[in-house]
Parts: sequence; C-alpha cells; structure tokens
Amino acid sequence: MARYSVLKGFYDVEQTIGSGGFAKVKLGTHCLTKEKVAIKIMEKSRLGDDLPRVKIELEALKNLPHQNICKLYQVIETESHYYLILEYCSGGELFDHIVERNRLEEKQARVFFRQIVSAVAFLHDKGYAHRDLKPENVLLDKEKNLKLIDFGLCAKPQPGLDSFLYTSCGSPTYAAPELILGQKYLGSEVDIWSLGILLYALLCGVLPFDDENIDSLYRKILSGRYEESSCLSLESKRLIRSMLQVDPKKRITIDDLLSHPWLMKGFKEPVTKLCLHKVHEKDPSCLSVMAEYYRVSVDVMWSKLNSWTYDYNTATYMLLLSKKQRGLPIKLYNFALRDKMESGFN
Ligand SMILES: Cn1cc(Br)cc1C(=O)Nc1[nH]nc2c1CN(C(=O)N[C@H](CN1CCCC1)c1ccccc1)C21CC1
Repeated sequence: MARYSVLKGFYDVEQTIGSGGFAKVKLGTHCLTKEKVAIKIMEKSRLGDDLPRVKIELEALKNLPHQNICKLYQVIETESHYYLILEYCSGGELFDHIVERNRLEEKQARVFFRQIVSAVAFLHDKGYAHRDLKPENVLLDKEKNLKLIDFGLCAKPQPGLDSFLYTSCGSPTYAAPELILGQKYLGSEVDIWSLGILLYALLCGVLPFDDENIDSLYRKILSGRYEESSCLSLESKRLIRSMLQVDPKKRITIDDLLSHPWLMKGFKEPVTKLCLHKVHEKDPSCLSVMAEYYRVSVDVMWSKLNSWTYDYNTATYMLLLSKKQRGLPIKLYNFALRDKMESGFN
C-alpha cells in the first residue's frame, strides 16, 4: 500500500514537522484550497493502551473551538492508523520563540499570557483540564497568535471539573506538587500551577524548578521555593507566586486571573474566555463556492455540511472560512478531485 494512500488526492503530504512517542506530524496541503495543514499520524498498533487518549483528544478538539486552540479539520480512521488534519501553525513552538530571545519583555509576555489564559479559561468553562500545559504545547501561527495543542492528556472528569482526578501525567518539570505526590487533584488547579511555570518561563527564559535528577527536581517543586530572578517586576513576582502555591487551595483561580491587575495592565478589558468566532456558522459565500464545485444546490451542500462529521467537506468548508477571514479569495482548485468525490458524493 502506498504511504498514506487514504490521503491521496485530498492532501499532498510533505515533510515531517514533529515526531513524538506514538505519533508524527507532517506538513500537508489541502488540495482543494491549497491551504497548509498539519497532519498528525498515529499508528494504532503503537498506541497500545494509549488508544483511548486519541478518542479523548478527538472529542476535546471537536468540542473546543477557540481562537487560541489549534483547530481540528478532519479525522480519518483506517484499520491501522488515525489521521488528524489540524491547523498548521507556521510560527513554531512558543518554547523556541522564548529561547531565541532569551526571555520576553513584560509587555510581550502579557500579550502571549493573556491568550493562553483565555484558552485555559475556555477549557475549564467547558469542564476540561489540559493537564500538560508547557511551552512546547503552545504554538504560534503566522500572525503570532498562540494555539494550544496536544490534548491527549486532557481530562473531562465526570460529572464536572470539580471532581478529582488521579492519573499522574504530563511532564514532571511542569507538574504540580499534588500531582507528584499522587494525591487526588483538581485538573483546574494543576493547570494553574503549569500556567505559573509558563509565565515564569516567558519572563525569565528559564524554568523555576529544574534539575536533571528527578528526585531533587521533585524536592524543589514540593518546597515551592524558586529563584525570583532580578528580571521580574514586583507585580510579576506576586502574580507568579499566586500561581505557584504548593497548597492547591491557596492558588489563584482562573477566573481571578482573567481580570488580574498584571493581565489588565495596558488593556481595557479582562481576558475573555469566550470563543470569538461563531462555531459552525453558515457562511453563504463559502457554501455557494462548494455547492457550485460539487454541482449541487446550496441546501444539499449545507445538509451535507451541517452534520459536522469532520470529513473532507468539513475540512474544505473550515479552510475556506479561514481564507475568507484572512481576506484571501475563497476559491477551489483541482477539478480532477470532483469526479473522485462525485462518485462517492451522491
Ligand atoms: C515546530 N514547528 C516549526 C514550524 Br515553522 C511549524 C511547527 C509546527 O510544529 N507546527 C504545527 N502546526 N500544527 C501542529 C504543529 C505541530 N503539532 C503538534 O501536534 N505537535 C506536537 C508537539 N508536541 C509537543 C511536545 C511533544 C509533542 C506533536 C505531537 C505528537 C507527535 C509529534 C508532535 C500540530 C498538529 C498540531
């Protein structure tokens, strides 16, 4: 079987842009719109008992449309692989962005931190916790907007966010004390700790708790003592301290963060936790371009799209919407595909 034959004709698969344990991410081009996408490929056999994590990530991404969360366009499942077609962020990892500059000025750090807080507040509002927040899981798009990725560890505990979780997960460097101690913990509180680590990394360019030796790393985290580097203003020190509280009950809440003075500095409005675009909106111009391409009526096209099955049509429509929002022409290429789709379309 040719490599990724299930994508043939729909996506051109290009270079690998990331490889993790059980998955790899390749750059791709959506044939009809010529838009760049990121294709996350997971081999089922190598997933083992991590298979449920894919389902968790899928459901989370479908339910969490937000301007600072990496968009899911399409899901393709074969008997051997999962293919997630995701938003391509051409600005790379926030981690590399910080390393390149050593550290960020407070003003720039605030712009980024507000976006991460917006995404996390939105997650928590929907009853999710990310549980693996770290600079490597925050990407930049072309316009330098931040996008949260890697929801494989996120939890949607029943019945709501206030029930306790137990599984210890994520990277120890960013892990909250209660997670390390294996105590029951609240996903929301663990995310706040990680946000503290993230803000410290943005402002100082280093991590507050770090050590090659895992035991001394744990001791440092459990002590809650870290170096308050000279580059931190008094307000920054206070804000970070309020997130890096060893006792989760003393930690600032995500809602308090939204309007915290440090986050408000230079801004009129608190951080929003809302999704700023209408989800699955009916856009007449994108709809008619697709209807015309497939030679069906707008109503038939909309009925096909409105079930939001994250198939190729969902991807085409969402990518057309994205082009429109960026002021690009909404047109479709590649008439060859029509016949292939037509046979399967009616
Ligand atoms: C690094 N980089 C540089 C440029 Br320029 C673009 C990128 C880039 O990765 N862009 C990008 N756009 N969209 C995505 C990516 C990467 N990416 C990812 O999902 N990347 C993650 C990165 N994780 C961070 C810690 C462990 C792995 C990943 C997960 C599993 C396997 C490989 C990679 C998505 C699909 C969501």
